[in-house]
Amino acid sequence: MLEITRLNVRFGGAHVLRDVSVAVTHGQIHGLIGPNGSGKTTLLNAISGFVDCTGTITLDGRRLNGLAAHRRVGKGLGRTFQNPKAPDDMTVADLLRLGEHQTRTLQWHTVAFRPWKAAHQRHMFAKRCEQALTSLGLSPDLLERELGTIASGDLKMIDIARALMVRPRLLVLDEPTSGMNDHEIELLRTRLEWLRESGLSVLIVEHNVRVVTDICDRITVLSGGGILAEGSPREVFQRPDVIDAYLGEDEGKSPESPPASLEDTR
Ligand SMILES: Nc1ncnc2c1ncn2[C@@H]1O[C@H](COP(=O)(O)OP(=O)(O)OP(=O)(O)O)[C@@H](O)[C@H]1O
Repeated sequence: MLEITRLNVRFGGAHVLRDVSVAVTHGQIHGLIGPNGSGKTTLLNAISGFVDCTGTITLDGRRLNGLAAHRRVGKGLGRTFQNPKAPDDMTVADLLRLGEHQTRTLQWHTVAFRPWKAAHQRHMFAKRCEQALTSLGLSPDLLERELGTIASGDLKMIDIARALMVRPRLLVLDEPTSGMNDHEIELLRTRLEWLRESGLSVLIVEHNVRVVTDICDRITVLSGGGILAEGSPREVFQRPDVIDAYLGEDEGKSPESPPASLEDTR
């Protein structure tokens, strides 16, 4: 479904991604892991259209290269951010409307001259908001709450709901579990599995190795801007060079509990 071929990204003299090729299969959860600074977020930014790159990126056979970020959303790409930021006084409904705005907009002339149609569209929007929230185990009661009053774990889930509002074919998640407690991580895990069952494909950057090994069908490991390994979680975490790449990280920035999780995969 997503095919990335020989992708390169340079920031001035820094060659941050080198000949990276990744294929995400339809209906699978594909993990993207690697030490800090290995280029994971840069790869997501290249896919989403936020940084320039060379190489090719196709989604369902359609080339994304050269398209602006919002046009890629229209092609079926939903994306969340590592640290989502929005004004504290914005409501959850406003945020979800922002997501949907990329693919559907209520036109002024509809409001002015066809108010019954505008009312129907508002009703459908409210239903889609409820669906997006409940599909992630969140209450529709959150819709009128201001973002500043919501806990960080729920905010990450609401950002995923925003991405779901465009009805993506591929959902791209950047470290969704950071800021979540164990209960929220477990909820996210089951909800992502449920979304996969319903046909959604997911590309997930994640530091929590237990989450990655539990939910991912395939994993790509980045190191120093290049691909170090690719395969099933079991295959990848049995490789000594992958274990070295993780255990060689700076203290305090290493992925959560890698040694225990690595043992689980053997
Ligand atoms: N806009 C930029 N200009 C210059 N260098 C950048 C830019 N963005 C990222 N980099 C560099 O590119 C490299 C990869 O960064 P990136 O954020 O993609 O890594 P990452 O694997 O996502 O790291 P982390 O796990 O810490 O989020 C790093 O060395 C970073 O300093």
